[in-house]
Amino acid sequence: MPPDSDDPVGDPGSIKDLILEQDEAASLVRNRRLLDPDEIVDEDRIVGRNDQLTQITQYLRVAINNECPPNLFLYGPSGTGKSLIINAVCQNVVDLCSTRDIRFGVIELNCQNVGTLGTAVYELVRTVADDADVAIEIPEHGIPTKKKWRELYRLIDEHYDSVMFVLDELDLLTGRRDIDEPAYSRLLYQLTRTGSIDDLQADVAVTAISNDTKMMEDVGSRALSSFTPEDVHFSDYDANQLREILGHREDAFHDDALSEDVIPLAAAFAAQTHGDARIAIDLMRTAGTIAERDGADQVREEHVRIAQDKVVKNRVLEVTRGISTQKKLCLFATAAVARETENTAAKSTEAYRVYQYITETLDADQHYQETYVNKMKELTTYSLVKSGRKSQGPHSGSYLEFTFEENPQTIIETLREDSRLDGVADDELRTVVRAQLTN
Ligand SMILES: Nc1ncnc2c1ncn2[C@@H]1O[C@H](COP(=O)(O)OP(=O)(O)OP(=O)(O)O)[C@@H](O)[C@H]1O
Repeated sequence: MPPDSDDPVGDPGSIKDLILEQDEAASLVRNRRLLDPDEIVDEDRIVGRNDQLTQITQYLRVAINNECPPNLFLYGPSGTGKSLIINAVCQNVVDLCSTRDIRFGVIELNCQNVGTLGTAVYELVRTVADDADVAIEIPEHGIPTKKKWRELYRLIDEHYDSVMFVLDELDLLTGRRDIDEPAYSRLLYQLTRTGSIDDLQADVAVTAISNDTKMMEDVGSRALSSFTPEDVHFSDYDANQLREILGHREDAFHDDALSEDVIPLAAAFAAQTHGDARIAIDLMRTAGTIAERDGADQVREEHVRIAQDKVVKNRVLEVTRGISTQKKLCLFATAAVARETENTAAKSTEAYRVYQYITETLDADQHYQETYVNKMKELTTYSLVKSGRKSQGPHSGSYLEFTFEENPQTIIETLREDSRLDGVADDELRTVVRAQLTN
């Protein structure tokens, strides 16, 4: 931009110059797609999951000899490579099968926002029809689910010898509340009993994927007897594995654009909290954006630290935006106690007393301790805080404790963006908490 121009818009070249100048300055990142945590990367960038890769290829390999693979249950926390690994293996099996004239299909469904069983079956119909590039012969709405199943079987039989259904986030397909058995259990039952259905000739296998290790406990006995999967466990990544994953995306940046401490630090931050590859990649991406915005010639440790703070704040904001005021107050009180302890843990009795102080100060509704505990337990689903019972010693029973997985100070700062909490002064809050802890 011309430095002496008062009105950049008045000069036709100036905004273009500004854009080009900024583009030149922002030249640390070479391939932004590699820093998108949802990008499906090539298999030479998949590292640190050899055991799971070997196990899954062993199970699926039989498909290339036109045999039906077993059902699988892939479970473990978010961002540990479940979807990535199964997709990579399935893609290779499909490719090998097609060179042998075996019609092996992989039908994927993410169950997150699907809702009911009827919708899930229709989505499967839609995916099969897309994959086979044919038209669907039934309407989406206004017909019984039975007819959707029939259409699914028709399409499968016409286009495949065998099919693997990959049902991601399956535990989220809970279905209608008035039906006791969850929709995912009914879906599993129906898909895995297809071997005994007369009007379906193709072989069918199912891979269920879930973050919830207890999901199988809620699968009904009918589905359990027909599903019986091979389990594959995905644990959190440690810092070394995350370092390896990030190292295989280093070329997202130009040569020499990353200082050498960036990857180890981003890996260490992500390993400390969740062991989630998505978080580690996002951290590296955000650090790059911050460095570019600062006009730095390299991404450095300080950019990762700022990024870490920002990533955590965004996550907390995302969670806290959608929760009720009462839940915010419970979380605020508990975080205020945890920030004064060495292990970022708060005893529920102490945190409840601080909750009482906060609600009194703000003249807000005050619930009983049991309700406070229930609200905190509900909040444990967001991976900000965990609950657990601790023993007081051999003769003193146990107590409930909430441990924070993110820095409690960051949670407090983020919650304070809600102006309703302005009435609680921070120094007074700290004094009240310390008095509780001394008691
Ligand atoms: N072993 C790995 N090597 C390279 N990248 C990985 C690896 N594991 C995960 N990632 C990256 O992290 C992203 C998230 O992984 P993925 O979707 O497989 O996690 P997930 O376990 O299925 O999590 P969720 O339960 O949240 O769906 C992937 O898109 C990929 O970019």
